[in-house]
Amino acid sequence: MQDRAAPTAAAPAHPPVYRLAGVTARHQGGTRAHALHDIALTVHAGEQIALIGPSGAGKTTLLATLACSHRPDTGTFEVFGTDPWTLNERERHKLRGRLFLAPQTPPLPPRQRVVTAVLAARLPQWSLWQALVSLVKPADPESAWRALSRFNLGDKLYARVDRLSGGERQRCGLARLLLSTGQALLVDEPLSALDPALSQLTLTTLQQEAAARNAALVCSLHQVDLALAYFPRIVALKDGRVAFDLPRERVTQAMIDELYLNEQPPANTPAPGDLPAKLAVGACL
Ligand SMILES: Nc1ncnc2c1ncn2[C@@H]1O[C@H](COP(=O)(O)OP(=O)(O)OP(=O)(O)O)[C@@H](O)[C@H]1O
Repeated sequence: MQDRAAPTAAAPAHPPVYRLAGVTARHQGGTRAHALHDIALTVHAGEQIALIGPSGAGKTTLLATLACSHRPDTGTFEVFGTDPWTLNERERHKLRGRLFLAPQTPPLPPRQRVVTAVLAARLPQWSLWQALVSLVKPADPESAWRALSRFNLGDKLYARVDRLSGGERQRCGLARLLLSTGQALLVDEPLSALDPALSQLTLTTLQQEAAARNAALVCSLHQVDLALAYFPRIVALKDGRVAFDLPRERVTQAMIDELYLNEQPPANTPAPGDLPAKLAVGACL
């Protein structure tokens, strides 16, 4: 049975940023029937939520669903009080302008300068002409520099994206978030390529930005200790279901142990030389 966060005392005047009830979702060609099962989740403006759970639990699928880039199969799904999948493409595009998804590996064009890649976050606000001109002469390099500096990356403003390290590229993707107008900030494993000091800087910057614009922040993390240290609300997924949704004070070590149970490598992990015969070259032809 799912354990839910206690409802807040006063009913909010505005519709929640997200309201999900009984949401299921699957991937075409996926090995599981559903990547998400019976998800119930309500997220209000200004809430900051860490999404935790073992690999394959459904965190990325849930974030893609919240970003309206993955369509649920069934259930109730509302963003700012509207079901995005009842809107036409143009209206849905407009709604997506109020959301920002920072994927784990940001899709940055490798030959582009960092300044151009970061300013691309402004594309939804620009005319086609402004966008084309900015490709040649960046429209607002100061804003890009300020955003990069908040992730300790100001000196890379004119570097080429393909000359960045993995962690620098990841922070470059997050700098885009600062230039977006998102009211829901969806961030997928932002720390996977960062050292401990940069991890803390990154979480602090994301949280300050979300608080400054009273945006909802939903951030998936594999670092459970940081999730508990930084986020007031913890949503745990396992096998595509909400295992618990609680204020961090109510999350116990036993719950965390249960969440990650069976995630140890199996005792009979094959040795590197023990390839089964059917893996021999040519077996798939
Ligand atoms: N594009 C895809 N096609 C088919 N199946 C997919 C696809 N993406 C994810 N899945 C499956 O959906 C399930 C949930 O995957 P998802 O990436 O959402 O998990 P996750 O919790 O983000 O994992 P991780 O922590 O490893 O990033 C998994 O069983 C995965 O194999």
